[in-house]
Parts: sequence; C-alpha cells; structure tokens
Amino acid sequence: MTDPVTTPRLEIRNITRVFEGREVVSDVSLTVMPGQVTCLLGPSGCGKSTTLRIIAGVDMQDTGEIYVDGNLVCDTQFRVPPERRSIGLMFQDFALFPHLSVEDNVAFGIKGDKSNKRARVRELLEKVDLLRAIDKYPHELSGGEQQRIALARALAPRPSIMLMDEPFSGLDERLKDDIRDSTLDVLKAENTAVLLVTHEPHEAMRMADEIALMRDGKIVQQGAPYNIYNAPVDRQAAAFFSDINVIRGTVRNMAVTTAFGEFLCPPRPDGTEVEIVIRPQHLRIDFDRDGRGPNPTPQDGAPARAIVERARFMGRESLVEFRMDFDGSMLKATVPSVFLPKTGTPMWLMMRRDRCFVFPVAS
Ligand SMILES: Nc1ncnc2c1ncn2[C@@H]1O[C@H](COP(=O)(O)OP(=O)(O)OP(=O)(O)O)[C@@H](O)[C@H]1O
Repeated sequence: MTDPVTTPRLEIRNITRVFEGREVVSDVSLTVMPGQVTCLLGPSGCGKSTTLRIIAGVDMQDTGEIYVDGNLVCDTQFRVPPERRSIGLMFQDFALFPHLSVEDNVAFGIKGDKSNKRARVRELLEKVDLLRAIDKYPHELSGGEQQRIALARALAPRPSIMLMDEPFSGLDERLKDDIRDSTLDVLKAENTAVLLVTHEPHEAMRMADEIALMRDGKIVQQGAPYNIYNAPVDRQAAAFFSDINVIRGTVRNMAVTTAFGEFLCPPRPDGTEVEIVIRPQHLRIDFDRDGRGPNPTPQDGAPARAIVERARFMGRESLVEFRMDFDGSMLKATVPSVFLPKTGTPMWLMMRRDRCFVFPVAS
C-alpha cells in the first residue's frame, strides 16, 4: 500500500523524448506532492510543453516512467489512456464549450447522478466566485471569468493532478496577478498537485512552491523560488530572473582583482577565468565627497568610483548606468525612483560580497 502522505501525486522518472534525432526532453525527473505547485520554468522551446504532453498522455516518451499516486501510468510498454490518468488540463487556448451554459460546462466531466453533479458544480462555482454566472454562456463572460470557469471545469472530476500550460498568458496584464492568486487558493483548497508550465519568472515566483528550471530539454536547477533566486547554479540561471551585471576576471592567489578590490574566489585554482555576477538591485550607491567615497567595510568591500552615464525613471525604481573609472566597463544599478542622478555625476558603488555569485566561465 502506498502512503498518501509521503507518496507523490505525480512522479516522473528519467523522461526522454527525441524528435528528428534531437533530444527535446532529456532525462527529466521530478515529483509533485499533494497541494504543491511546481513550475516548469524555461525559455521558449526548452521542452516544457512536450514534458506536459507526455504526462497528460497525448505524447509518448522514448524512455522513462510516469507514476500517479504511486501507480505506474506509463512506461515504454505500458500505457494508461489519458482519460484514465486522473489528470486535469488547463491550457491557454483550452476554450469552454460555447454552446453550453456555465453549469453544463463545469458539469461536463463529472460522473454520478444529477444532484451530485449539481452540488459539485455549485461548490466549484462558489470557490471561483462565479456562482452568479451559473446560467450564463461563455460569450457573456470576460476573459478572466472564462478562465475561472475553465479552472472549475478542469477541477470538477477531482483530478489528482492539474497540468497547466501558460494558463494566464491570454489575460490582461493587470488582471493576471489577481487571477493567479485566486487560482492558487482554489487549487490549494482542493489539495490538487499542480504542474504549471511558464516562461515568466514572475509567474513562477508568485505561484510555485518549487521551481524546476529547464534549459535545452534538461532540468538545470530545482528548488524553492527563494533558493533558485538567491543561489543560481550558473550565470544563465541568474540572468533568467533579472538583469545582471557581470565582472570578468582571472583568479590569482585565490582572488580576482576588480574595481571593488580583491575578490576572494576559493577554492578555484590560479588561472581560472571567472565571472562575478551581481543583480542591479544589489549594487549599493553613495555620493562623491570631494573625490572620496564611503569607507570600506568587510561586507561591502572597497567602494569604486563611477560616472553616471544614463539614468532612467522606471516607475517604482530608477535604472542607473555607470561607467567605472577602474576600466571603463559599464555596471547597472536600480535605486528607488525618488533618486534620478544627472549624466556625468560622479558616484561610488559598493558590491555586497554576500549578494555576488562567482561562476567559472563556461568553455
Ligand atoms: N511534434 C514535434 N515534432 C518535432 N519537433 C517538435 C515537436 N513538438 C515539439 N518539437 C520541438 O521540440 C522543442 C521543444 O518544444 P516545446 O513545445 O516542448 O517547448 P516549450 O518549452 O514548451 O516552448 P514554448 O514555451 O514556446 O511552447 C522545440 O524545438 C519544438 O520545435
């Protein structure tokens, strides 16, 4: 017997899919627990939708296995058909049936007698806050409302797992965050395991308990959003979530010389080419006081002088681009938008050591 508390709702092991001789999904493994949202996050074409289609059963892997609630639903020989996998689907273009009322749309996949169906439909419409629309037709609803009905329809048969492929991408930008939050509330209340595909880091950070970062068919990093953001595995993983600054250098005596003084890089051997990566919001800036900057501190290291090349107002913050006195290179910093320095202003930058990532240059 499988233990419902410790058994993942969804487990995929070593899934590989080859199209025309190219591995589009490459040895992908992941688990999703009940009530957990995992986001498959990655750039367009990295294999996210193919992975989802394989789990849904509409495409077939070349190697690997899929388990739902601990039971094998698909390997390379055995295959439970899509409709018997207890998997709900919600895709961007997964339209409602236009000729059916909201009630009939939501009731569509529910088995059982009429009164059970009706009770379940009402329960779900209440959860998505659209009970008042029960007798309406899809064309009478806004895009956001249709999306909530589509969610109710997908959840109606009580699937163990919900697969969602860019479900919010068709919606108005201003509506998205509200719908993401309300969708999450409903999914958590139903204790469904969710695998959500997105190419938007913001969406993944907002919705996921766990992010699986995908690139070229492989999962390159997996973990809680906080950890993925604050401890990226490489430069590309860091750059996926925000703009980054990159300072290149060569290790000598376990350190790299930068505009900000010696930057320790143990245990990398001498001669290693490294990239020191810092996000613009983590560079600190200070005023020039007659050619002097703030005092060095162990945490911030030595300050470095730079000249404002460009400053742009971005709403909540300003993006300031600096040319470094040290070597003429450019660094970007974001600062609260109350501050918009003029081009040509000398300033001092500090690079907090605990906010930097050091990666060897990929060969
Ligand atoms: N049936 C197919 N035959 C051949 N190549 C395919 C097929 N389906 C997908 N591909 C290729 O596999 C790669 C991954 O596609 P997939 O749709 O999984 O990526 P994705 O990460 O979901 O991208 P997007 O966000 O743009 O949908 C792409 O290069 C795509 O062209």
